[in-house]
Amino acid sequence: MNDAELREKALHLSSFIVEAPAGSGKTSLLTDRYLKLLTVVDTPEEIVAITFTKKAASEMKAKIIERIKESQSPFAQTILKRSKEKGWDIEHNLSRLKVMTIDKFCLNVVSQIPVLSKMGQKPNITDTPEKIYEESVKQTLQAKDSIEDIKVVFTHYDNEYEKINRRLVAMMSIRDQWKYRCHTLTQKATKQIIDEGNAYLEHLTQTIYQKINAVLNQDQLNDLIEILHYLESVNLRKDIKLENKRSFNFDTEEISLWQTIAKILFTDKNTRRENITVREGFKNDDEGEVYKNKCRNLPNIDFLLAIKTIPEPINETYALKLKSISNILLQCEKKLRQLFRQRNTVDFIEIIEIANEALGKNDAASDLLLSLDYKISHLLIDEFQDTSRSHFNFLKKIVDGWTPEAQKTVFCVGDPMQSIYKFREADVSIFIEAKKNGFNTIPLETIRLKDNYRSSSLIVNEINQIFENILPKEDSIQEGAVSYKPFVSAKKEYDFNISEFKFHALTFTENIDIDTEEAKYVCNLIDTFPKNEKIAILTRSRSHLSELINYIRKFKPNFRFNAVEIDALDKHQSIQDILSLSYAMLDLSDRIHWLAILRAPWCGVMLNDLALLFQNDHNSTVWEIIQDSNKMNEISSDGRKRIQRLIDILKNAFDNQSKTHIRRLIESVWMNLGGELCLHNPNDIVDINKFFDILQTSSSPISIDFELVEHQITKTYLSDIPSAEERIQFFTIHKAKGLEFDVVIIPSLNSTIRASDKKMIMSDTFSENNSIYDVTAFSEPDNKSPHLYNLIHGIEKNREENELKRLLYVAMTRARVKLHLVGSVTYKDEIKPASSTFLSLLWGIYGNNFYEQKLIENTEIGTLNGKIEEFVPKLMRLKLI
Ligand SMILES: Nc1ncnc2c1ncn2[C@@H]1O[C@H](COP(=O)(O)OP(=O)(O)OP(=O)(O)O)[C@@H](O)[C@H]1O
Repeated sequence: MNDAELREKALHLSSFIVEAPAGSGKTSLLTDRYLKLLTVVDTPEEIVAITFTKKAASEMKAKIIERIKESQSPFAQTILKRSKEKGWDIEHNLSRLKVMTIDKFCLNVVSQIPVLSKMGQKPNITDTPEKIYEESVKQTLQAKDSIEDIKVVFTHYDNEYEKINRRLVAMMSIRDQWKYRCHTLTQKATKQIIDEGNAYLEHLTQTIYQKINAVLNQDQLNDLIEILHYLESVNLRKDIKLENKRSFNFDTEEISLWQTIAKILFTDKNTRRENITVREGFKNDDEGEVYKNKCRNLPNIDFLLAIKTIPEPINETYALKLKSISNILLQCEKKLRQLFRQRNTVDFIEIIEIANEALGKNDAASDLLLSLDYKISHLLIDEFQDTSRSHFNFLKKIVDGWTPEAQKTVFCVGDPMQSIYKFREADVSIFIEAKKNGFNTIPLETIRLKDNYRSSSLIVNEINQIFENILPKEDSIQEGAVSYKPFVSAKKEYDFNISEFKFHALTFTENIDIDTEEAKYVCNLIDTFPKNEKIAILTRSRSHLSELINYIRKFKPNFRFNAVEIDALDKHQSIQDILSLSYAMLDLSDRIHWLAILRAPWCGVMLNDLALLFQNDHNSTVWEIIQDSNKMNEISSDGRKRIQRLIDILKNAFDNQSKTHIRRLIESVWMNLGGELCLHNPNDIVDINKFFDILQTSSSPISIDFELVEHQITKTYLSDIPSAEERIQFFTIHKAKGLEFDVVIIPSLNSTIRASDKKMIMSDTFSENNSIYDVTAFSEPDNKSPHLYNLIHGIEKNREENELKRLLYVAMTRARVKLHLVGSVTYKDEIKPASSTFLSLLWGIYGNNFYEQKLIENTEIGTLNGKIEEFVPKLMRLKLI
């Protein structure tokens, strides 16, 4: 079947999983399916569509309504007729369209089953729960309940309180990863932990041994044995004890011998050793040369490096420590739940947790679901590749008891090649698993699409060529690897003259500010595109974009741009001003913040007046001074009017202080002062409201926890709603998911991201004899010998590397007509990319380009008139009426 026929088939009333590449119209397919279902259900609420973001949900709802109102659209007439017959009034009742994020859906379920969920009323969801995490850890460490386990943890981590505290707090944000594992661990017999841990090591070792046997023939194995006998005989290294060994046994006892072989053949940097010397145990004579040559002649056996990471077998001490650490983590988690309940606030992990528990309590979860306000018959899930295990479990419970015969359907849509949310627990193997095993009791028929309607054929071809090289050849659940499936351009209208694909290789001499130079280069590149083309600049992290944005702000003031969720709220001057207002209203003696509010645009007192009022009086409060008529007579009449207006508004607020919640009080003062009129951009009100919400959740009716507010505003990002008018848009790749642009530029290819802090524990799963085992390891204070933790960490890093490839795929597939990649390196003895960067992935294809280019020494800084330090922002103040 071709794609058009498959899309038609996907509208049939049965369950499907659609696997389709970027730009293949998954969103429109989902909308079509939703519309089709509306023609058969009794109530619109029977259909629940899960989207990945709130934005996607609102766009899909708008699309559905638009399509219903289009009289020509295929299902419109039937739906409108049905809506009339059944009294849905669908056109005016958007809330009946159950299109929402998974978090919202969980919250809906939880709030409808309050008794089971133990949450009395609809809880507040917080995006910034860090302070509550900190509190839970602090209370756990101060409590006496688990003193013995606390001692074990402190002894293990050399009593470094700060470090332990920080790691425990960090673990709270990923507790869905470990909670059940830790619970099981504390219940398990010590012997079982030891046995499973060692079975895991055995399993990994055997995998390496199998590879050795597949690559080395008997002669080469014999050569290795001979080399070892030679090294034992000359006795320059002490770690070889062969005892007449004539062949390899490939067992656990042999691990240390293979580790020695790896040390001989590879350097500490894990490259194959070219210069074999006495240090490796070889004499500098003819005989030694023979054995050195035998080493050099061995084929590529890089996989042997993995043996270096196999640690000593797990013992009882290890297992007991693991239990203690698990117990402390569970205690923190328990405390956290108590705090959430006390504050009627939850984070997103808690919501799904409560929902899963509530549904799990009832053997027949479907009975419970029947008691919900609405009965669900059709579940549609977008971006299914980024579903987490806990979300999947929850959704499986929702469809519990469904049978295909009951005309209830599940429809999953996604692209495993775009799975990029591992850090939020997305697990791409769920997609692979669902294709094979279905969705709980519902079998899913796979539909695979391949047409791309977004990008020009030039771009599609380039992407195919690159990713066939970069992405793995085979899927591997264990390695978090997704193989590449090429797509086909269905877009014919862009010919090769309009469309562009270019890799820009920039090689700089040393001592050049490479970030500034690259920013300059990108600005010049932007200037080459026609003014009607919309440009998106995409990078891995916010910090990579900030460099470029700062450069544009300083040197290219004529560029109009949007930067989506790049800066935090604390960077917004209007928010800083409201913060000052809040401090000032709660503390009349807080001189700094009082002066700040007098200078804020909604008050706007000039510096001369401030100097006259305050420079000679350091004892009275600002509030006292501005009410002193003698002092006030000294300043300009403009200043007097402005301050009098402020006094009137504040006095009125202070009179009402006891009757109004503090958030409302400050908000109304800000509004009365004309705060909204002073915003540069009317869209800023969205962020101002975010700030007031933070103020509300961080305050009691009469006081504010300013430490919490200041923390939250550094963690909450400015929305900077993408405005269609701005030609240039900046996004992190994660935020650009699902979007498309005429021109895409991906700069900073060689920029690294900050390595995340070590997790306190990490786990891996492995299967043997049809059983699945979990193995958990705790981080070690030292990094010397091979540890189980390092081993799991290495496997995890490999999965992250696979995800990095997919992230690049997401970025490149956003382009419609033009795609430009920009990478910069410094020439220092040699040219090479930083590890774990986009450039390192592309090096095999484009590495040579960096040598072919002329070295860039320095370029003139463009359009700046004067130095950055001399830049003074314009004073903005409300006009007095
Ligand atoms: N059946 C179709 N025929 C022609 N164009 C289509 C069709 N479906 C979608 N499109 C267009 O193709 C482009 C990509 O569609 P859409 O964003 O839905 O793809 P997607 O599969 O969700 O992509 P991604 O996974 O990359 O976000 C859009 O411009 C859309 O208007």
